Amino acid sequence: MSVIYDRVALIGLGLIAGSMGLAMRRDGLAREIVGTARSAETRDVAVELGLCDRVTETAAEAVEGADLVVLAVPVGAMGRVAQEIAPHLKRGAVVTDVGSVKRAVLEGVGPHLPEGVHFVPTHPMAGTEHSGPHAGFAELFQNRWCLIVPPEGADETEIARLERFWQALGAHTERMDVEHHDLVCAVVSHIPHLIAYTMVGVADDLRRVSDQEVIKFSAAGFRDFTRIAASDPTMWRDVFLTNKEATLEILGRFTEELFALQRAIRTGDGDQLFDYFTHTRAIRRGIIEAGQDTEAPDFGRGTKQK
Ligand SMILES: NC(=O)C1=CN([C@@H]2O[C@H](COP(=O)(O)OP(=O)(O)OC[C@H]3O[C@@H](n4cnc5c(N)ncnc54)[C@H](O)[C@@H]3O)[C@@H](O)[C@H]2O)C=CC1
Ligand SMILES: O=C(O)C(=O)Cc1ccc(O)cc1
Repeated sequence: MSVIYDRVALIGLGLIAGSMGLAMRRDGLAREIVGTARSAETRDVAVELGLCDRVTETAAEAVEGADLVVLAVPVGAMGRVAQEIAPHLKRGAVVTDVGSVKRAVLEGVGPHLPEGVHFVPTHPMAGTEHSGPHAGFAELFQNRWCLIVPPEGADETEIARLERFWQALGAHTERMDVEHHDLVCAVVSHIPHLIAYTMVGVADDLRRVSDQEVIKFSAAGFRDFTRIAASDPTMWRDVFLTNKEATLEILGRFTEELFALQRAIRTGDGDQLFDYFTHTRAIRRGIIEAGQDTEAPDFGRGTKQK
């Protein structure tokens, strides 16, 4: 494949940026990849693992002369990083982010960026419960969706170039408006994470997780919950703080359905339970028949970051 951006700056060198760096290097999508992270240890590991060509101590230095700047830090930190890099951005540069929430990023980052810089937020729907520089792998985005959320009036040529870039990383792209993005992600990602966190918490309250009983006898469902509930606390705290409206809306609907099922169990309404489960099974089968079932490639990698 050929070069899409001459110089790419990766701000934050964790799972997502690390995976992007490895895939870019594998396919020659950039002439130079510059990375930065707050800790010297992360920067050293990034160079050792070949996530980027060189590292800088500050984000301001990393973006000097960059054609594409990728903000890959927790959503709550995006605004501060944007403020730091703004005076150092090259005219005509594209700034993107990979945050899990988009309204908060548009509002937190957009106002800091100078005239002549293009801002096109994106969100790869791919990840694992691991974080930090060791967690990245080049295949992460293969056959996964990447949502493109351009602000009104964004430059069409630059949106298309960024789409081509994500496609070169292996992803399918789809454009979405910001409110729709935050609502869809609340349904398919944010609330499922909250449910997993809660379920593991409940099991732990029963004092069975800690003595390994639940893990030992658990079937795949609970194991999946424990995997998801091992996700990075900083990242997920920021997701819920910044996607408050959509997550509360979906949580409200979720609890209503849950109460209906609770009532069906209490009253012994087998028909209601059977019909509900038949309906949800059809949804799953529909997803598989449409070829939209994309299992994450490998959850066994990487290390947790403090
Ligand atoms: N982990 C996942 O499954 C996915 C994460 N995302 C989004 O991608 C972004 C990055 O996530 P990951 O790569 O998973 O995280 P990570 O924890 O693996 O890496 C984050 C990086 O940001 C740095 N960082 C943390 N706080 C910072 C701050 N206040 N200022 C500057 N740097 C800071 C960390 O040191 C690290 O280098 C997040 O916004 C997240 O919502 C998007 C899709 C999937
Ligand atoms: O690990 C999982 O199951 C995920 O759901 C990964 C994920 C986490 C956060 C995102 O914003 C997108 C994808």
